[in-house]
Amino acid sequence: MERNNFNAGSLAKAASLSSRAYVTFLAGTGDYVKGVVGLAKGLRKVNTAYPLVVAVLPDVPEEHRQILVNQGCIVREIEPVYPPENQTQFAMAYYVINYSKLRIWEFVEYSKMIYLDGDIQVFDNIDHLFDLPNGHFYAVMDCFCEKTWSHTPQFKIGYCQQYPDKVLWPQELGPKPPLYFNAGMFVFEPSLPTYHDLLNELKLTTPTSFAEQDFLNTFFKDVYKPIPNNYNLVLAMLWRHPENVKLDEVKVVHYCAAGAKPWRYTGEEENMDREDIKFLVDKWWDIYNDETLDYNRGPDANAKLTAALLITIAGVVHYISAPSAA
Ligand SMILES: O=c1ccn([C@@H]2O[C@H](COP(=O)(O)OP(=O)(O)O)[C@@H](O)[C@H]2O)c(=O)[nH]1
Ligand SMILES: OC[C@H]1O[C@H](O[C@@H]2[C@@H](O)[C@H](O)[C@@H](O)[C@H](O)[C@@H]2O)[C@H](O)[C@@H](O)[C@H]1O
Ligand SMILES: [Mn+2]
Repeated sequence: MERNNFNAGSLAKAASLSSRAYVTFLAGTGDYVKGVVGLAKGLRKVNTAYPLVVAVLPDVPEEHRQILVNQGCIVREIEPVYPPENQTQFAMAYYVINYSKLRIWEFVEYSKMIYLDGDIQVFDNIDHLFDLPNGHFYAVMDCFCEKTWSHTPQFKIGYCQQYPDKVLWPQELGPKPPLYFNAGMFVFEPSLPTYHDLLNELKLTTPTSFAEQDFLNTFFKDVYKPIPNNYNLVLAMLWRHPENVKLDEVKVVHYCAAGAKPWRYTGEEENMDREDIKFLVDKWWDIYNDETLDYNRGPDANAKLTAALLITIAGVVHYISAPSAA
């Protein structure tokens, strides 16, 4: 008799599979929900083994939450997180809501998660990142060359970690800044102690231009490990450091440059008329508009639906044609 091969090992494997998930963040009543739908469909297209959790602020309307549930997402409401009162001018005024991302450290039913901004698309399977060794914070290094960085010493002297030999960090400015990551994508382990440390530390931290991204860089600076740019292509890299980009090897695209959000794209902003930008925006729309990628509409779902219908019809035919009991 064939041995039942459902043993402890496969149970552990199933458990470990189930305790991993992608997670994104949605706030407001606006059009970022389109970004999250695109992300859900993109992850499905690359056949990820893991679900997408969407941490939603209370202001996300029920209709948007339903759209996400219908796309197979796990919708989790979170409370906002606000930084200490301050006069900081954030690079973008709305960045103040991005501190609410910190709530995802509370999702401890998952042992490992990959956070992805709603303006990100995944074009190749990146499930293998879940197997990176625990105890570190993995993310892609950001670029300091956009004018959003014009307030910083790096920008003023033309220093960028993406090309550190171009302009060397001058001694008189003190130690070179530690490696700095873009917080649109990262691999992390939810943990209640870390979650409480984050919130307590935030209360003592003066907010700065890149809001929670700056805060996370400071908090995780001792455990941060850079991963290749292919896992989070910050679009500005295309014109700031083209030597560091091989478009056909890029797995994850982050539509974070001004005017690059595909669902709002007009092509009018600076750099938005580039052929590579148009190509990447079109690739995003191809996935967003692909109905075979809808959660209930995939080919196997259609087959299941047809099979169920045929069985029902057969059952009814059998019932009405069977001789009635005397
Ligand atoms: O009105 C908003 C603004 C931001 N976000 C979320 O916060 C993330 C970070 O904001 P954004 O990507 O616009 O920042 P950027 O990467 O462009 O600096 C977004 O991707 C969304 O997931 C949102 O849901 N609604
Ligand atoms: O709230 C701060 C945000 O800061 C980051 O975006 C910035 C940053 O990458 C700059 O380096 C770029 O110049 C800029 O275009 C881009 O928008 C994250 O992508 C986002 O998730 C979020 O953390
Ligand atoms: Mn983003």
